[in-house]
Formats: sequence, structure tokens, C-alpha cells
Amino acid sequence: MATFSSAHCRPHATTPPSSLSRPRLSPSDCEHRRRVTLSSIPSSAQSPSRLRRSCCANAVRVQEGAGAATIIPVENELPWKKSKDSLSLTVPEVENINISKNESTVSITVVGASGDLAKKKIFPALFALFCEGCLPEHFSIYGYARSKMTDADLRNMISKSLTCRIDRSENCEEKMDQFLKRCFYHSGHYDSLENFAELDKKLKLHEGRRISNRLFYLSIPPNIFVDAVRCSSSSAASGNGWTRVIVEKPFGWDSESSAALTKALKQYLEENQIFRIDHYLGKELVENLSILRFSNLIFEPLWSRQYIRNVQLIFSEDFGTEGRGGYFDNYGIIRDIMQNHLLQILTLFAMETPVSLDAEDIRNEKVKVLRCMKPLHLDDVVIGQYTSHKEGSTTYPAYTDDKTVPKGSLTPTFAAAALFINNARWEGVPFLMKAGKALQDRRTEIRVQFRHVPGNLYNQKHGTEFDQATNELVIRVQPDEAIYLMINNKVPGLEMKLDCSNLNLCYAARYPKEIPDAYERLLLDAIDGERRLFIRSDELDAAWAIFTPVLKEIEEKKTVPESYPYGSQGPVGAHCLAARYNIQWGDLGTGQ
Ligand SMILES: NC(=O)C1=CN([C@@H]2O[C@H](COP(=O)(O)OP(=O)(O)OC[C@H]3O[C@@H](n4cnc5c(N)ncnc54)[C@H](OP(=O)(O)O)[C@@H]3O)[C@@H](O)[C@H]2O)C=CC1
Ligand SMILES: O=C1O[C@H](COP(=O)(O)O)[C@@H](O)[C@H](O)[C@H]1O
Repeated sequence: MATFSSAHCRPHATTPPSSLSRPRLSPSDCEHRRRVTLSSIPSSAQSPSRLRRSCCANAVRVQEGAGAATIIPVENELPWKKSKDSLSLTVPEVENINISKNESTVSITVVGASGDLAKKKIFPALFALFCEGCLPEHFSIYGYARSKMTDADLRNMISKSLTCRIDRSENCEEKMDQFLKRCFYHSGHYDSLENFAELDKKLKLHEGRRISNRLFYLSIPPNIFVDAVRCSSSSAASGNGWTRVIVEKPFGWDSESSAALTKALKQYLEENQIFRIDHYLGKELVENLSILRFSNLIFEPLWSRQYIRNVQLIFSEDFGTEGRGGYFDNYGIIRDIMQNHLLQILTLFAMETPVSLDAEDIRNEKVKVLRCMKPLHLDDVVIGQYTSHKEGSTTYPAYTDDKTVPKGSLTPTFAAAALFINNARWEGVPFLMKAGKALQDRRTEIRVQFRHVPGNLYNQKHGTEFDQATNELVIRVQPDEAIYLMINNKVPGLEMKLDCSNLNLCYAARYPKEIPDAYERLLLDAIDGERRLFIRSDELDAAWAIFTPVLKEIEEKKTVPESYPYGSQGPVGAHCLAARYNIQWGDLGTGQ
């Protein structure tokens, strides 16, 4: 059987059609993106979010506050049209301009700006959006945290993690300068109404008389989410535009705590103001799942228990908790990866065709899948924890060697589970999940193993096991994004010999441009008010209902995780779990 490696994915000389051959996004790509989205929306669509998309935010403004969204016609407002001159304006200059009340601004406040996620992902994503011309003309970015910093300190901190995704011919330094001039810092406590009121004053200064739209990104530990929401919504919500809050995971710890968090947030915010982020939904190949299924006639007829033997959702990282042990030990791999990232992928994979591309129609279908799933129990779960491993002169640490992890911790760093969807399409099909840290490689994949060909004429002609000669569709989310289908093929020559080959779509070869980071897409959607890729509260409840029983069981029984060496394939138990359903993990087979 032919093996598939990332080497197959190297860019080659094939030139894609001209419409796809752009090496990177140009400043007009955001408008292009909106037009593309629009073209797939029926003209009869009249919901606020559709209107917002269809008008590129130019002709309507959707105001969210208490109650339902209202649509206000706005004349001559072209918030996405860029005036180059305006980019280098500083605050006093902005104030001196005769600002029209019809203009709008977007202020993005990163709460927890001094933290790891803000530095690593949020500020770089905002910069990429700026470079691509995707941020509105009037925008400002604020860092908010307790650390004492000046605007200059924040800019210095951010600049260290910015990378340029623009043409070499363009001046990256200049872009960075323009971007950093729009970044400001305010030091404050997360539970201080007064400190957020001071922030409000600063925001107003920049907003002038414009309609002010405000986005708060809660990049802080979950125990302070509610304080930050209470204070920001009471002291720094917009008076005349929208206010939205992006909430980072984890959304609770189990069903009860998640419901309590939702209840607490809803004291201050409407559901339509809460954007629960799961960054896996912003990944290109996850976003592509629906397109693959619903715009290609060849897949949908096969997408059921009739043709699919099992589906595997695999997440593996080749590094341990390294520095995040303090957070991780409270949650473990099931809460960190399975209950959110892998389960979200599963719902998109398994849902029925939505009525439209509208966020609510899609989320309705996703929630139906979750509600058809059996809660998970320990019989169908294997947990593991990595131990130290020595390779030559290098010693890789055990999970419990991490100084932030309590000695003797039983927290799983690996889990495998078999889940089932009890509906007409999927009954009896195992959805196997596997997630682990400190494994042999880094990958996230969806693997779809099809049934055997009945009465296969060619059984004896295969050089490999009959079981491995079934078709397998692999959607590799990362790294080296690809979609490939393993098919049986005649080996060229005079003898009748079959092997397994790949029909493959390697993104690097087919689309030679950098794929935007998930956070870029999601931040842009939040600014646009597009909720499709964010998690609704009923989805969250249904997701916790599946995992809470097993999490409780593991904790109550103090189940000891099976050990596996750092850098290995994970615990043996994962193979046994798969074997119980007559399945082999696709990522460990010969044709991976
Ligand atoms: N880092 C990552 O890769 C990912 C993170 N997340 C989630 O994003 C959020 C932020 O993550 P991350 O940046 O790693 O978090 P950090 O631990 O870096 O915290 C962010 C900031 O919050 C403040 N802070 C930290 N601990 C406390 C505390 N106990 N009380 C009050 N303030 C505190 C600190 O700012 P200061 O002291 O200046 O106030 C810190 O810089 C979390 O909810 C996390 O679960 C989700 C996915 C990935
Ligand atoms: O949410 C999380 O995701 C990261 C993996 O994200 P990726 O985009 O780098 O694949 C994971 O390392 C972390 O533990 C988890 O909290």
C-alpha cells in the first residue's frame, strides 16, 4: 500500500485557475469574501445577519442591545472603504475632524492583554486583518489587564509577535507602525466598575461622535469571566452601537458549572452578544467540511451508516503541557479538546443539510446531532498520561514532572472514546475520538472508513490485508492541510495486482497562499456579527450532557490513567477500544 506523507504535499508547478492563483489576500479580499458569502445566500433571505452580510455593512447597521436586533438604514456609510490617510491619524487629530454622526467605529478591547493567548494569537490576528484591509476604517485596539504598562509598552510587547503576511514589495514596517498607532493600553482590575469606567472614557475619546461599536475579547482565566463581563457591560458598553463579548473556553467544567456560567453571563448580556469561541471552527478545513459535503454530489449519498463503517476524529500533539500545567491539570484532555474541538467537528460532519447558511439554521442542525448522542460512559473510554522518555541524550519529562502539576495527579493527558449518534443516518456507526499530548506527531484529522465492497471480486489480488483495502477519506485539518481519498487501483503492469493509492488535494500545492489563522476568521466574524462559527448556549448544554457522566465517573472512581511514554503512539488501551468495534486507527496504519 502506498504511504502518504507530507512530502506529497510540496507545492508543484500546477497553476491553479487565475481566480485562485492569488498568492495572498489583497486589501480587497474582505469585500470579496463578503460577496462570495452573499452569492450563496438566497435573495429572499431577510434575517438581520443576512442583511448585514449582503450589504457589507454599508447600507444597514444592526444594533444589538437589550432585546431583538433592529436594523437602521445608514446613508453614505462606507465603513469598509479605506481612506489611506486616515490610517496614520493619532487621537488628537481624530478629534479635530468634523466627524459625522453617521460614521461608525469599532473598538476592540483585549481583556487580559498581558497574557499568553493575547500575545500569541489575538494581536497577531488583528494585525493580519489590518494588513488584509479587513478592519473597518475607524477602529482602535485596547489592551486591558492589571499589569502596569504604558501604550508604548503594549506596542512594544505586541510588535514582538507580529509577522508580516503582506507582499515583500509593500512596506511591512510602515504597516506595523500604522497598526501599532491604533493600539492603546489601560491598566485595571477585572472586577472594578471604576477601572472599566476609565476605559470607557478613553474609548469615547477615540470614538468621538461616531456610532460606537465595541468588542470585548475575554482572554483571561475562566474564574474571572463573570466579573469582567459585569464590569465591562455596566461601565463600558456602547451607548449607541453594538456591544459584543468573545468568551474563551473553557465554558465551565461540567453541565452544572457551564449552566451557571451561562446564567451569570446572561444577567449582563443577551445571548446574541455572547460569542463563545472554539478556534477549531475557524480552521480552514473545518470550515470546508460543509462545502465538501453539501456542494459535491458524490459525497452526500455515501454519508451515512449504509456506506460508512466508522469515523475517526484524531487530535495529537508532539509536545506536553509545558508551562500550561496549572490550567491543564484542572481540566484534562477530555475537557480541553474532546468536549469542544473534536465534538464541534463531529457535529459539522454528521449534521443534516441546514435550511440555509444562516447561523441559526446551521446551529439548529448541530444541536440536533448532539441531542441524538448517547452520554458517554467509562466502558467506552480509555484514558492515559504520559511518562518520561529518554532518547539518546535527551530526556523528555513526564506530565507530573511539570512543576505546575501536583504530584501524583491523575489528570488524563490522553483519551480515546467511542461515541454513537442514535439517529436514522448514523445509528450503529462508531465515531471514535482520540486526543493526546506528548505523542509521536502533531496532527488533527478526520478519517472516514467506508464499508467493504460486497462480494469483492479482487480480494485475492491485494498485496495488503483485505480490511485495509476499503476506501478511506482523510480530511487533514493540520498540519499540511489536505483532503485525500484512498482508493484501490491496479498496479501498472502485465500482472493483475492491486494496491491502495491516494486521490489527493494538497492545499499547499493547489492554493499557494498562506491560510489565515483561525483567530483571524473568528475575530472578523465577531466584528461582522456573524455567529455561525460560535457556540450557542443550547449547543453547549448538549455537549456537556454527553461528557459530564464520564467525567464524573472518572473523578469519583479515581480512575488511574494508563501510562504511555512521551513521544509514543499513546496507550495500548486505545487499540483495544478500537478493536472492540473491529476498527484500526487510520493514523497508525500503513497507509496514513
Ligand atoms: N493560551 C492558549 O494557548 C489558549 C488559551 N485559551 C483560553 O484563553 C484564556 C486566556 O488564556 P491565557 O492567555 O493562556 O491566560 P493567562 O494565564 O496568560 O492569563 C491572561 C491574563 O489574565 C491575567 N490573570 C492571570 N491569572 C489571573 C488570576 N488568577 N486573576 C486575575 N487575573 C489573572 C493576567 O494578566 P494581569 O496579571 O496583567 O492582569 C494574564 O496575563 C483562558 O480562558 C484560556 O483557557 C484557550 C485556548 C488556547
Ligand atoms: O484549545 C486548545 O488548543 C490547543 C491546540 O490548538 P492548535 O490550534 O494549536 O491546534 C491546545 O494545545 C490547548 O491545550 C488547548 O487548550
